[in-house]
Amino acid sequence: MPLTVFYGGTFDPVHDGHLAVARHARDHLDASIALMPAADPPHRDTPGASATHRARMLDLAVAGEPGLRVDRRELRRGSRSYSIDTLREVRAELGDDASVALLIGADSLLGLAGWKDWQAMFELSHFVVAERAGMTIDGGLPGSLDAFIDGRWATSAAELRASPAGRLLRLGQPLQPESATDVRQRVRTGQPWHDLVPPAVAGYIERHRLYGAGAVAPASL
Ligand SMILES: Nc1ncnc2c1ncn2[C@@H]1O[C@H](COP(=O)(O)OP(=O)(O)OP(=O)(O)O)[C@@H](O)[C@H]1O
Ligand SMILES: O=C(O)c1ccc[n+]([C@@H]2O[C@H](COP(=O)([O-])O)[C@@H](O)[C@H]2O)c1
Repeated sequence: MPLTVFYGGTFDPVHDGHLAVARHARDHLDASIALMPAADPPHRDTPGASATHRARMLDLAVAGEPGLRVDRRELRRGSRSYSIDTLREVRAELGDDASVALLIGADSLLGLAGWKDWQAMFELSHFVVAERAGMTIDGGLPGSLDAFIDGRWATSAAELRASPAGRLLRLGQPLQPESATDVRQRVRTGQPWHDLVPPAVAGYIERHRLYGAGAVAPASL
């Protein structure tokens, strides 16, 4: 059964860590990966860059990357980007039997029990978890989540393909230290940041002066 994988995020901006995770998932799962920018994250402050800028940076990041594409469905929907709503939409398109997975980082898994209708999401999707430096999931998960996902861990992509939804798989990719918070902060404070994002994304940030790029330093008093 083919596996359809969605990698949702704020991507403010997309960075090399996102790309490395997406490439590893593509190769390891033998599936194409849809990077899906959130319109209006339900759970965090308004992004530093508009949805249009964030999506354009994603377009630049995946250009020439086989098996990676951008899915704008949450931007088109426009309302708050709850993942349960997205998964219901995807199910309506793909049918009950298709194998669907959400790719998330370990920090997202640790907070999953706070997501809207999080338990119902397991009826609609698998989860592929990318571990993240400093955010181990080995030390245990929050109680309600831990009990709920007990027995759902798969050890291969084939196990995900064997059913439409309900399992979790650790991606097991090399850890990627990048975070969008760090990129934004470095741009704002004039520290080196170009090596943390694809070159075309760095050019876009500069051209559009996102995150304070190119801001003229105030004259010293
Ligand atoms: N370096 C990374 N390694 C593994 N997963 C990551 C990494 N960066 C982001 N992710 C995951 O990608 C998804 C989208 O991330 P997001 O767009 O919020 O980037 P971020 O770097 O976490 O941003 P911010 O620092 O603004 O919170 C989330 O599930 C997140 O856990
Ligand atoms: O649906 C929810 O309640 C929900 C709560 C937190 C995060 N999400 C989704 O998880 C993905 C990663 O979120 P973030 O904040 O790490 O960019 C992104 O697609 C969000 O829309 C979804």
